[in-house]
Amino acid sequence: MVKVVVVGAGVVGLSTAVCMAEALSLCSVTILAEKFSPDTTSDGAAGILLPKEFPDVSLERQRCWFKNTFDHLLAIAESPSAPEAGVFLSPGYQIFREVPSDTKPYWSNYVFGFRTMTDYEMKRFPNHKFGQSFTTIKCECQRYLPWLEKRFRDAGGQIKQEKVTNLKQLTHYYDVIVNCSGLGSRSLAGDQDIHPVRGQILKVHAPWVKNFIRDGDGKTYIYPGISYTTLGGTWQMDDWRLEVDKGDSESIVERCSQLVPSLHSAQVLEEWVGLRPGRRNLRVESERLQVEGHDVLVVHNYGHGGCGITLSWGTALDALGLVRNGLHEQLPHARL
Ligand SMILES: Cc1cc2nc3c(=O)[nH]c(=O)nc-3n(C[C@H](O)[C@H](O)[C@H](O)COP(=O)(O)OP(=O)(O)OC[C@H]3O[C@@H](n4cnc5c(N)ncnc54)[C@H](O)[C@@H]3O)c2cc1C
Ligand SMILES: O=C([O-])CC(=O)C(=O)O
Repeated sequence: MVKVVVVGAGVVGLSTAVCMAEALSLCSVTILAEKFSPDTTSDGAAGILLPKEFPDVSLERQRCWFKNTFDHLLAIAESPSAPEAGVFLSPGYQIFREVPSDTKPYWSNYVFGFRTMTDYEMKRFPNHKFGQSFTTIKCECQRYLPWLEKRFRDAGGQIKQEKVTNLKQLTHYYDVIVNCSGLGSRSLAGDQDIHPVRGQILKVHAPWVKNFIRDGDGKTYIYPGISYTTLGGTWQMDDWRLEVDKGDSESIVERCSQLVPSLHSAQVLEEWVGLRPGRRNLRVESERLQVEGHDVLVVHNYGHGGCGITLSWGTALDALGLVRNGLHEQLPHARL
């Protein structure tokens, strides 16, 4: 048995661990993480599937990450597991104050019914000049992560709660290390390119809101969900504060109520802050770690910024491919 360890139990770590436990019959897979659901960054994310672009990653690769994630989650949304997994289709609008340079982004072919909004529809948003209407997927991680965890255990996976201080330590117990530690990669992988992007949201009771509305500036959004509506948000680079900022909450209510005035009277259920694992380019890459005269395969999968749910399954499949390739080099005759 080849022993694989996945560090991290956010949406990226759990997706990656499930892919590996289900696909690699010759391997035993263990998840090691300091925090699990409901205490990860992934748990509080709005969970909408809507890509932001990474400037130096080929569009082809990003397209593949998104399409694989969309297809995977669509199959769940259309299955009897949908309510338990918290995955469903979500129709709505993305609106812009100025016409964006790219009016037909690469992902527009994969979401459903993508079209430019009509002048009549835009009358609802007098401060905005341009809009896109489409149906995407919303994946609520407080339901989805426990569901993935169960799927992982059903595939024979092991789970351990532990803070890892050094990836090299793990080579005493495991043959392959998969690093999905998000912002934790700053110290675990010594990667100074990864930095926090603080995000604050409110969860409110507003069951009358049926469509999502997102301002293309990326800072204001309204996402209806199963038991609450998420109002956002903030995008604060290099801000490590995990406390709720009352000024941010007021600004969020104000901005969202400008788009949907009835939100002024919505009851606030929770205020939440998370730190996105920001990186100029998401990293899905393998390397060999030199330890006491031999080298150990390490596959990194982190730096998803504001797209951790959006690209979770696609990047997990990529990481699986890297583990497979690395193991083939080590064990050319094994059927993995
Ligand atoms: C307000 C807000 C709204 C968002 N909305 C969306 C959205 O609508 N759509 C979307 O796609 N994305 C959204 N995101 C982004 C999304 O939350 C992240 O991209 C995603 O959560 C990253 O997942 P992750 O698994 O890499 O990290 P995390 O969820 O942070 O998980 C990291 C894991 O690594 C573990 N770990 C770290 N260091 C160590 C260590 N040393 N030892 C052991 N374990 C360690 C942690 O304990 C944890 O289990 C949002 C984020 C915020 C803040
Ligand atoms: O931008 C959005 O619509 C939601 C999101 O991903 C985030 O806040 O990171």
